[in-house]
Amino acid sequence: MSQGTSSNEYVIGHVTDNLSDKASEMTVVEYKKIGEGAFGTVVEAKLKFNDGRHNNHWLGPFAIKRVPAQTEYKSRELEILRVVNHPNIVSLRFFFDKESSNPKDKTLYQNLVMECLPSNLQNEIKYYKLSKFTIPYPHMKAYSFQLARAMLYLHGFGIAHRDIKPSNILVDPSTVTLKICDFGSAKKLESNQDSVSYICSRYYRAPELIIGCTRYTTQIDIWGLGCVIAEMFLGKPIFQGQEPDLQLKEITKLLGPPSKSFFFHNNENYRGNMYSAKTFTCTIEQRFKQIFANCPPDAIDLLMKILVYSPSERASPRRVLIHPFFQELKKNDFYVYPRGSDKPIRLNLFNFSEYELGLLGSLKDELLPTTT
Ligand SMILES: Nc1ncnc2c1ncn2[C@@H]1O[C@H](COP(=O)(O)OP(=O)(O)OP(=O)(O)O)[C@@H](O)[C@H]1O
Repeated sequence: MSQGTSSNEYVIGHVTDNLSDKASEMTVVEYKKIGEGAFGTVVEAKLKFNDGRHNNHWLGPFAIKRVPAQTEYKSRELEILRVVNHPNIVSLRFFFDKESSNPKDKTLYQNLVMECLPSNLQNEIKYYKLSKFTIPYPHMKAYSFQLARAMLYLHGFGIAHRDIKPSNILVDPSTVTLKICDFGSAKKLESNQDSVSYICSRYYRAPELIIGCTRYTTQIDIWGLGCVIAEMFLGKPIFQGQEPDLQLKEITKLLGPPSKSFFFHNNENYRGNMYSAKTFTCTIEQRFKQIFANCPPDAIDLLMKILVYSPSERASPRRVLIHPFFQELKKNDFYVYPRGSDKPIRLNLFNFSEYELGLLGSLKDELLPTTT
């Protein structure tokens, strides 16, 4: 690695280590842009302590997410990433503030230095679609399970991610590992406080958000989970509303019209289109079977339990985790072949912490593989 000065190499006096909370001087080298979002840029980088620690070795690769430090609304991303610690949530290693390298730009930027994963679920779905396949079923199961596990953990703290979508789900196809990223919209929800309904990307918005509910629950993320699982099977987003007002219409094509009580409980002041006419004649179960033709019955059953209008009737993370769709993952001889490899690997999906076991409560015995 070059030691000379270049536009992408710089020294920062105060880089805070997320674990120890101690600040040190470090050199940062940014060498690849990996993402550009509505608010920030994500680059791949290496860091090194300037006090000789780690024998002057570069640490990384990391992903640095840079967002303006003072935006109009307070980003809770740093706050939340500092407290979470879970195998299926991207981990924060360091953070620092820095002015832009452009002398004309006086904005202060917050830099979040995170572990770096090689891909995301959007890329994976696209990759298989290009070869006219879907992600292999065992991988889908492993990814869906890890996503639900991250939700069990987050929702246990009352934190809703509020922007679940394939591009915010990082994956490492060589280990079939999944980690949620982008906590820029995340919030700890309080039952007696309103929250804005204009969050979450259109295709993945829960029906209660679409109709303007402001007392929603963490169950909005579960809707996103259902959309993501459906997308892995279909190779494209399941509900593609061409405009915000048409998103609910897309959902009715699978679920039929929402009930009056759904509107009453989630926003009694809703005055938009209620799409009350049913556009298909068969039952909802038959409709799922038509849309998810060729999908295994247990996957269809899981999707029918998740893609439900009423947030309280939608499956909770622990109910998702114990669903028979994931039964195969518990088998002693369960293994997967990572993409492009002929060597099977075993996955460590059941290393639940005491905290997670507490959240699972009485369902933990149903979930944990029995040792034989
Ligand atoms: N830790 C990481 N490792 C690898 N890639 C990452 C990481 N964090 C983010 N990315 C990539 O960068 C992209 C943008 O990151 P992120 O979603 O956090 O930024 P954003 O500004 O909120 O974007 P958006 O507005 O699209 O949601 C992600 O879709 C992902 O592909």
